[in-house]
Amino acid sequence: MRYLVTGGAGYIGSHVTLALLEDGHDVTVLDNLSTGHRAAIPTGARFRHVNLADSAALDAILGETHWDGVLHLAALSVVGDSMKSPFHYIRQNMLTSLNLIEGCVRHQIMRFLFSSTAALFDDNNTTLLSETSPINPSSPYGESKFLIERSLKWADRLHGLRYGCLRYFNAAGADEQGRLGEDHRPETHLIPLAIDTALGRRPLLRVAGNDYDTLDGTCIRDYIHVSDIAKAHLLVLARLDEKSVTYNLGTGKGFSNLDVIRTVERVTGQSLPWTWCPRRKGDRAILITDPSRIRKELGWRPRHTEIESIIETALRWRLRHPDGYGTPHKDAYQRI
Ligand SMILES: NC(=O)c1ccc[n+]([C@@H]2O[C@H](COP(=O)([O-])OP(=O)(O)OC[C@H]3O[C@@H](n4cnc5c(N)ncnc54)[C@H](O)[C@@H]3O)[C@@H](O)[C@H]2O)c1
Ligand SMILES: O=c1ccn([C@@H]2O[C@H](COP(=O)(O)OP(=O)(O)O[C@H]3O[C@H](CO)[C@H](O)[C@H](O)[C@H]3O)[C@@H](O)[C@H]2O)c(=O)[nH]1
Repeated sequence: MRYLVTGGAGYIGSHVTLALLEDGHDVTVLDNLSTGHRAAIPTGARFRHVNLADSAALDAILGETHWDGVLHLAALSVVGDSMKSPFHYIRQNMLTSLNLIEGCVRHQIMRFLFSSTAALFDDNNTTLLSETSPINPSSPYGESKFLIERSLKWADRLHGLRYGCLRYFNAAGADEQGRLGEDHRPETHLIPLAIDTALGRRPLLRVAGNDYDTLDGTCIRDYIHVSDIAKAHLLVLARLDEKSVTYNLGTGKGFSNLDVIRTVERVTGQSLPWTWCPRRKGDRAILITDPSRIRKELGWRPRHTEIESIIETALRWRLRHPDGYGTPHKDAYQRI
């Protein structure tokens, strides 16, 4: 099959691109390299440097040949940033996604896989989150993803576009063979920051909030290995001919921020200097999925079910690529 992957130069998109190539597909990456890296695009994929906000340029690509489907990962995706620039986030994520959805309908590209998020669920949930749990985003980022999910529903109902919404929980880890990894600049995610701190590349990790209603007072997240996320894309693509689907993607296990710190210390064999800082706006206290729908319907099972093995893959990549995909970036410091 011939697929377009938006955001294929990014962290998750590059792993998805690799999984598609390994499954024998023809892949073209669309990316503006705003947060992604040219070097992250796996060998064998084609690359088009394009901003999805440029509807004319995007339309020309969508119309230039037959595409079997689109996997849409490009987005602004930092929860905390979206609390600072809410309208920019909503506008940008909606505009780019609507350009793409409309273009797909216009050019009859009827398979559409969308990277959604756990960040759209309601905060008052005490149970594991299922696909039918109440939605009430706590950040403009989560809101933008929910609005895109709704737009896809209309594209299906009115135009027959088949979509898959994959609500990733917290993506983590790196390709097991060390070909790809996580390199956000600046990095905002807990696991890579904790690893770099343990390796002595950062002076201190700041843990945001100690007064959440959790056992140790810190936020709890469900970390899912990035290659397990990528594999799920292949299964969902095969399902889209039957109907549109929405799945949560996580392991079903939650780890607090302090659990993550302790695990990074164990895996690296180094103690990790850390301190408290205030809560980060827009953070949910607990995000853990009930992964049973995708298990039952598609037989998807994560290979990495333990946080140790997820962190080990991230550490291996970091040790092999201390500067990620290039030279150190001047803004490569902790932001919160
Ligand atoms: N990382 C996570 O834990 C997580 C969790 C849930 C959902 N998601 C979603 O998964 C997707 C990928 O996340 P990621 O962590 O790999 O982010 P990332 O920043 O590493 O990748 C995003 C990619 O999209 C590209 N991009 C951004 N805006 C673009 C535009 N206007 N035109 C063309 N390309 C553009 C960037 O250059 C980058 O390569 C996002 O949609 C994000 O919301 C991520
Ligand atoms: O230096 C840091 C960085 C993070 N954290 C904390 O670590 C937890 C996880 O934060 P991340 O930034 O690693 O991940 P998020 O849960 O904020 O967000 C990620 O997962 C979400 C889904 O759960 C979204 O989709 C989003 O795009 C993706 O970045 C949060 O409590 C955060 O406050 C710290 O304490 N200190």
